[in-house]
Amino acid sequence: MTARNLFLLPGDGIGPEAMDEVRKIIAYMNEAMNAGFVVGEGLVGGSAYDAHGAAISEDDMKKALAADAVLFGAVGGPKWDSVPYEVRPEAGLLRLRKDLELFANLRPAICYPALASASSLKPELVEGLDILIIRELTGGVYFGEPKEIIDLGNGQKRGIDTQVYDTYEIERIAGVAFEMARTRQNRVCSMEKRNVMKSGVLWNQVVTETHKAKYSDVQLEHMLADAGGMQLVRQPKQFDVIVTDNLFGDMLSDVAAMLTGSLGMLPSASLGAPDGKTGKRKALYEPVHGSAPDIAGKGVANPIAMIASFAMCLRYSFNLVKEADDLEKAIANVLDKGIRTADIMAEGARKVGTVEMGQAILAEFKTLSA
Ligand SMILES: NC(=O)C1=CN([C@@H]2O[C@H](COP(=O)(O)OP(=O)(O)OC[C@H]3O[C@@H](n4cnc5c(N)ncnc54)[C@H](O)[C@@H]3O)[C@@H](O)[C@H]2O)C=CC1
Ligand SMILES: CC(C)CC(=O)C(=O)O
Ligand SMILES: [Mg+2]
Repeated sequence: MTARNLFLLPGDGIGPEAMDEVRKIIAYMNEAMNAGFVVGEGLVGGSAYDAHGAAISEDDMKKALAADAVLFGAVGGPKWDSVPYEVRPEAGLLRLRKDLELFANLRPAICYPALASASSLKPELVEGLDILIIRELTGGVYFGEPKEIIDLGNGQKRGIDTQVYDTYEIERIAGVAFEMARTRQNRVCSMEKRNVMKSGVLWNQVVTETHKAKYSDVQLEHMLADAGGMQLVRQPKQFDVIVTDNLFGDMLSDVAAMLTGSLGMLPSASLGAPDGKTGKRKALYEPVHGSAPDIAGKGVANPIAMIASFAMCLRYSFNLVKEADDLEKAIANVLDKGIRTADIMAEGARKVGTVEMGQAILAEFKTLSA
């Protein structure tokens, strides 16, 4: 069997704690299922800055580019608040996304039945929630130039970020959204702010044209992104697939995370375009949450977003669909049994730490896959 090359970048804060629980699942799959994962590991974020003075080394970038899939924990934290902007921890993640051309970020927000009461919304609003946010990841204001602070010479400074989108960037992310919708409820809601942004006008036009040209079987709706945020907390189940830009997608997916009970629940997959010859796509899998400095090192972080990101990796990078389904089912079963980390704790449930939650999911996964 050909090797499956995984490159692990645990990062900072709770990243390494959550990644340790995935490592155990990988080890089990290699031993018991002969999965053939070959695991490399590198540094990213603040830990890479401390070691090399850069948010990711050239050597680790090469390894990430060569891997079948990258598993990423989280980066950042107050320790690195005053490092130069170019080498801040988050720059490592942005470089990975850009250099691997991971333009499509899939952020599913699923409310597990057992967690309906852990959401900040009423249980009936989130029970059965299953939405997929598709965030454009390599364009927009996170990457547009100019991006600088200039001195105006009169005691004032000007901070500039530039929102830029070209037709091809909108076309390809819209294509991903329509394709994904066809495997679900066949509905896409595109969000932008065409009422105030030129890039929003173009986004709206290109999504509409792409729909007309190739995907007219899919139901398409347009919504202004601010109203979209409001609708996400008013009536989240109205959505199936949401497609939006880099900044709005970042914000709306954090909002969607809370519908599911906690930011510690939301996984994501960042995918590139399929290679013309092999059909393989570059991919990075990471939780939606950050390094959570407030709880790092305490052993209380919820590892589910990281483990569910690995489930997405099994599905999208290795086509191990049964294994991905089993791992997701294992998470659901553990939650059904009332096992909870602090962020999703409920009355009558059993409170556990990161390691126990990881162990419980692995035990369930072993039973399901036996
Ligand atoms: N992909 C990444 O690596 C990201 C990194 N960041 C960085 O992380 C650092 C902290 O940012 P914050 O705004 O505090 O966002 P955060 O996502 O790290 O934390 C927000 C809140 O959610 C909680 N939380 C997050 N993940 C959790 C988990 N798995 N289990 C239990 N609770 C969890 C935290 O304890 C905190 O109260 C910053 O340096 C930021 O730039 C932020 C978002 C994404
Ligand atoms: C570069 C990241 C820290 C931005 C972010 O919050 C995210 O991608 O979710
Ligand atoms: Mg974010």
